Amino acid sequence: MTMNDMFGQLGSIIAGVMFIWAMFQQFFPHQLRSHIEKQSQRFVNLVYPYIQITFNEFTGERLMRSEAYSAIETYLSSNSSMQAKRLKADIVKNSQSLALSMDDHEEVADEFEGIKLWWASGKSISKAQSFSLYPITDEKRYYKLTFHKRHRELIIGPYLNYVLKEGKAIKVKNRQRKLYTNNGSHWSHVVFEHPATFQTLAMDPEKKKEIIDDLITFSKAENFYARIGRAWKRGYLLYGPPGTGKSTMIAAMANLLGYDLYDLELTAVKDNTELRKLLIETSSKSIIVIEDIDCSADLTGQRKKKKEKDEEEEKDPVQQLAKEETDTKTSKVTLSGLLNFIDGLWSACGGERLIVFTTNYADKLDPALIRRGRMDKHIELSYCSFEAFKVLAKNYLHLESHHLFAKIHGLLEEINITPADVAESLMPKTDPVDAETCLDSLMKALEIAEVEAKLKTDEEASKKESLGKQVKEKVEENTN
Ligand SMILES: Nc1ncnc2c1ncn2[C@@H]1O[C@H](COP(=O)(O)OP(=O)(O)OP(=O)(O)O)[C@@H](O)[C@H]1O
Ligand SMILES: [Mg+2]
Repeated sequence: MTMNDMFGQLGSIIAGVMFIWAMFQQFFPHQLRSHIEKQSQRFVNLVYPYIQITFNEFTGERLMRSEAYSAIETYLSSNSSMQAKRLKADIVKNSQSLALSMDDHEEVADEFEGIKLWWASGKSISKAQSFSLYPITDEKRYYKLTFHKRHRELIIGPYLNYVLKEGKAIKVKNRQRKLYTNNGSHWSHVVFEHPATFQTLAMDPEKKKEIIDDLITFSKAENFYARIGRAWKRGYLLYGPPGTGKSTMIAAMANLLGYDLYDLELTAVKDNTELRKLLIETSSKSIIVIEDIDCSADLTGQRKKKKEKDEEEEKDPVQQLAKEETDTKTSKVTLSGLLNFIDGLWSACGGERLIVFTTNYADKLDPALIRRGRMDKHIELSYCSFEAFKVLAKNYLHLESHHLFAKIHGLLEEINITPADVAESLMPKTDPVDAETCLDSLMKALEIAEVEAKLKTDEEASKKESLGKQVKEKVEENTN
């Protein structure tokens, strides 16, 4: 037999075996495969007592990134940066810090109530060429959680809940906060980077602490609000003269809680419908601000009109209703529209929200607007006290005490000056800072404020006098 013959025979034998194998697969593929799979699974279960759960990055539709996946990713990022050897780095949006997450095919261990479990990251590359919207990346990333089957209940319930919640909380803490403003019926946003904090806010320390405690308590009270059956929201009314720190305090609130800010310009809102639309679009963990509520809309006027209407003789109720409807359509945002939003709509949207109104004149506002339940907390920001001054002196000049403080203390008790004016005087004008010059300039400002106040009261007195004279003359004219 020659070499060629031998290869020829071998070839035909191989072809024969392959033919038989193909036939075999053709006719018994199903039974055989499932049988082998079943047996091997049984074997694996016997020697491998662990459970694995896979969390895919994209579930169902490829368009939607799984919320669970991204929460796990965030949760693991703090853990993995300590453990994993290969990490992926990404710049967090505010470009101030790097976010590290574990690279593909890495594993980190975690512990929960003394139980050890493992998270592994992986990716599978699908070979099938489908006509998806995202044909470029056909990698499917996933996280795989492995734990002992003994702990099935604890892990599937409490642990996974904890991971998802923690992940979301970290994400909120790290996110770039935004300042939204409305033009017409749309919100547009910019990055919110106001440096104000409660620490730099000049006001009475006790009052400050009370406000901080109130805010923190609110932000942690999800379960409480759910239990008492109230929407998770709180209203603040900040009132006081211009330049006393109302806007500054709102920025400090946002910084303290890490909330987004929605600065609602009521005069740009066409009507109640538009107002409703805007408010529904606000996200949770946000502060909705309406500045200068007394000037923003003719709310008091609306109320008066309504009262007058009530006094009119009683009409057919249907007609009246129709009339009211056209009234609200032609008018801008009404008081009742605003009240409805505060009371009703919020209950429908989940998540915590603060609403803050500011005004220079609290007594001008309609009592319905500022009653408790709508505006839960009324905070007065007033002229600069000595305590407030000390905060500013410390911030601006690094001064804890100075021989001029006693004199300034006395002056501040007698003269009304806003923190804004004090801050302006304390602004360093030379380099290096000369505290004495700044304090001198503050005392000058106080003197000026005193003279101005005196002029104002004199002016008012003379105005009153002349008005009295005019009335007297009129009365005399009429009696003659
Ligand atoms: N209590 C304060 N603590 C620290 N800085 C303050 C305080 N009040 C005012 N300022 C300073 O004065 C400036 C003006 O303050 P702010 O805009 O907060 O006043 P406002 O009460 O909102 O006034 P308006 O009623 O006119 O809106 C701020 O830039 C801030 O630096
Ligand atoms: Mg302001």
